[in-house]
Amino acid sequence: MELLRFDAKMLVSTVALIGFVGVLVRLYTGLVAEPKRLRALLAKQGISGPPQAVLLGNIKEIKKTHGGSIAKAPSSEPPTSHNLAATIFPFFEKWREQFGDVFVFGLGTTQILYVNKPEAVREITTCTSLDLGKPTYQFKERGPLLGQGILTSNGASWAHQRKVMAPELYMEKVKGMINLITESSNTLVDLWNSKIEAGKGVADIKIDYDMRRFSGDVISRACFGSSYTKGVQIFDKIRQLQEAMGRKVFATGIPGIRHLPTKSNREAWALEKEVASLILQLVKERQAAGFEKDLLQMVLEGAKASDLSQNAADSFIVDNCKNIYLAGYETTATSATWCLMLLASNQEWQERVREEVLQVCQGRAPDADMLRKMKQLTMVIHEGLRLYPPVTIMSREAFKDMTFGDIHVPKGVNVWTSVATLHTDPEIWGADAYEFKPDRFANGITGACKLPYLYMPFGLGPRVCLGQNLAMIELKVVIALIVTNFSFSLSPNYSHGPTQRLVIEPENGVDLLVKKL
Ligand code: HEM
Repeated sequence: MELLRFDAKMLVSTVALIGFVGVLVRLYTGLVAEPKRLRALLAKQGISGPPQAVLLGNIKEIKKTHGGSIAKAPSSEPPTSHNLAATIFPFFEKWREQFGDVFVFGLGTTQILYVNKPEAVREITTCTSLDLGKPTYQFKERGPLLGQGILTSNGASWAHQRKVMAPELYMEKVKGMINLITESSNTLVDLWNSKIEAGKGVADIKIDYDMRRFSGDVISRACFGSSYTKGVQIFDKIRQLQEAMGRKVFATGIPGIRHLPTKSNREAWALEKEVASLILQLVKERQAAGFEKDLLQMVLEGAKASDLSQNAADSFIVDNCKNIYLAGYETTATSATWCLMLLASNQEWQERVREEVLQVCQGRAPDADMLRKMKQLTMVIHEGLRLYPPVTIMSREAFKDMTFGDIHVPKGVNVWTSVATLHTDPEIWGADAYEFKPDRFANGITGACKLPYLYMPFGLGPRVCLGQNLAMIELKVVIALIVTNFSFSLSPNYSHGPTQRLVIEPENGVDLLVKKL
């Protein structure tokens, strides 16, 4: 008993000491080390004077002091102006006005160089050097969720993973997935039909959850083939892990806190273990059953082909399953949700898309050729991804000193580009940049704006989205089936409030009034 009391006391004092040291480290970092490093970074750009923005902590703290992600009061009025950057990153917009297209700021102990200068953005995003890669600081904190899969890894390890997975997501492969995507879309149509029946002809539906279920369903089928039901179960757990990570103590900035056995940390670690064991169990069953041709199989072959220990091979498989899910699930679900919100607020475009789909499909299930002919629908999706790109910041870290035009990026510095800003810059898109006008894409992306390479909902260069073919087909099929089965408008319950979570989501969801056609 004595011993126990002693241990408890020790524990409390150790935690207090760690906290105290953490606060000292933060003060030192904020007041001395960080401003010094930022000044040096500024000097590298040929700019003198004090750092333009010295900020402590993380993006959440910046938002607290500089504003951001403010959901407007509930309104059934369709939003007519879509200035996403000003809504989610007002501080960037403010600094841009103050300092121009290149400025620096500190995020905890990481220096960020914000670059929205078109030529430099092109050079950075298309840079093929392995010395420029995904930022490492983000992944340390999100380790249990992301691991070292394709999204987070760099160098030779990333190149190997990309080579393994890319062929499974080529257009030819994706065309073979249209039937399964149609089946998942039909499940959603059936669900909405039953809601409309229950609502005596009209249903007020918050569509976000249904879109997620659709997207999760497709990605499970595409990745896990016949093991699809197990895939759904695994993805459910990853979602729980993602939510637990949201509750985890990231924001303290106190070194080492993420390793302490706090309640939320323990919850995340337990889920991480559970996800890994579910995936590895599925792999064992798969190996016993024999060869299949799906993304999971490619990952397994990739793990076998590389010179990895058993533990490293297991992590390769587990991390990539998690990465595929994270890359393909919410991105596609929120894109579909935003496109439907835009069509609900623009009845004329809803009608145009409906007419086109009816004319192209003539009552048949869509195939690759029909989807290719749906020009109006493609324009709406491009415009939806322009106004609400799920990934709003493109970020890279320099692993050695690098130069892009007149921009110097010292080793260890991160470069951020605001996609949301580039997608709605009136100088690039014209005075109507904030308006929903799919017609601007009538002649494709090259005809839509002055600098087409700045349209990058799927990224650009060597790390461009591997799943963009799959995502476009998914969006086309699900929207085509929805517009030809239902008419819909924004519900009075809808309140417009884009917010930055893992991707750009509607803060309060999207509520539609849906009727059967
Ligand atoms: C509308 C839906 C989607 C959007 C907007 C989107 C967007 C993006 C973006 C912007 C990147 C690049 C990030 C960067 O350069 O830092 C990316 C990477 C990636 N995406 Fe997607 N994505 C979508 C759907 C999917 C789907 C369905 C999959 C499929 C499984 C997928 C798999 C990947 C993978 C594996 C990468 C990492 C590529 C690499 O680092 O080499 N994505 N995505």
